Amino acid sequence: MPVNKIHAAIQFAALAHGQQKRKGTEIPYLVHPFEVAQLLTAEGAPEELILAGLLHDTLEDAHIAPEQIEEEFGRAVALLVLSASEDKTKSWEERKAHTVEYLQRDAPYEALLLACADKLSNLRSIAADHESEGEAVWDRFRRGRAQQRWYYAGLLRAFAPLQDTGMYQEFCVLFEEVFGC
Ligand SMILES: Nc1nc2c(ncn2[C@@H]2O[C@H](COP(=O)(O)OP(=O)(O)O)[C@@H](OP(=O)(O)OP(=O)(O)O)[C@H]2O)c(=O)[nH]1
Repeated sequence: MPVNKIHAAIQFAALAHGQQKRKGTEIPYLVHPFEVAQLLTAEGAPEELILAGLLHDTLEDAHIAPEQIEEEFGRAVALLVLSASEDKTKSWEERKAHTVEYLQRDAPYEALLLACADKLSNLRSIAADHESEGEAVWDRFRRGRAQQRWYYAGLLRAFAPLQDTGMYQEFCVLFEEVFGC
């Protein structure tokens, strides 16, 4: 795998996310796409998927145009990043329902792997913050525990084709830890 492409994607994501922080924390945003790329690397993912992992939030959260990604990293990477991007003009319920439906019905296997790495990274931080802060963890999000449980349960169902992966197994454990009754 050519290291220079990975370096280019790291640089692109670092510039795009700039000074952004993870919700309600002082953690640099870049930590999240790095973790997603690391999870995908551990699953033996191909280069285009690792590049997409590094770049996956640059359209949605950093106002980069898909054409820019296509020009620098190719069409396959741009399509994967688009698959991981929500339409922020829609309501939270519409966006999350659309994401779950897309993953359940239409997502190609690579897009499913990318989404699983992305949501697992988010669920890891929720689990860690839930452990230290308890129910106050939900205050940083647009919706509380009940709606987040509905969303993550939908994701869990959609990720069923990945049941042999380490990512899916960790997702199940953390779902139970955070949302189990
Ligand atoms: N768990 C967690 N999430 C954070 C953190 N910082 C930013 N996020 C983002 O917050 C989103 C969940 O927050 P909400 O308030 O429920 O929803 P919204 O930002 O999409 O409107 C996640 O989106 P998502 O749709 O679930 O995934 P994504 O594809 O946008 O990454 C994730 O991108 C953090 O420290 N922990």
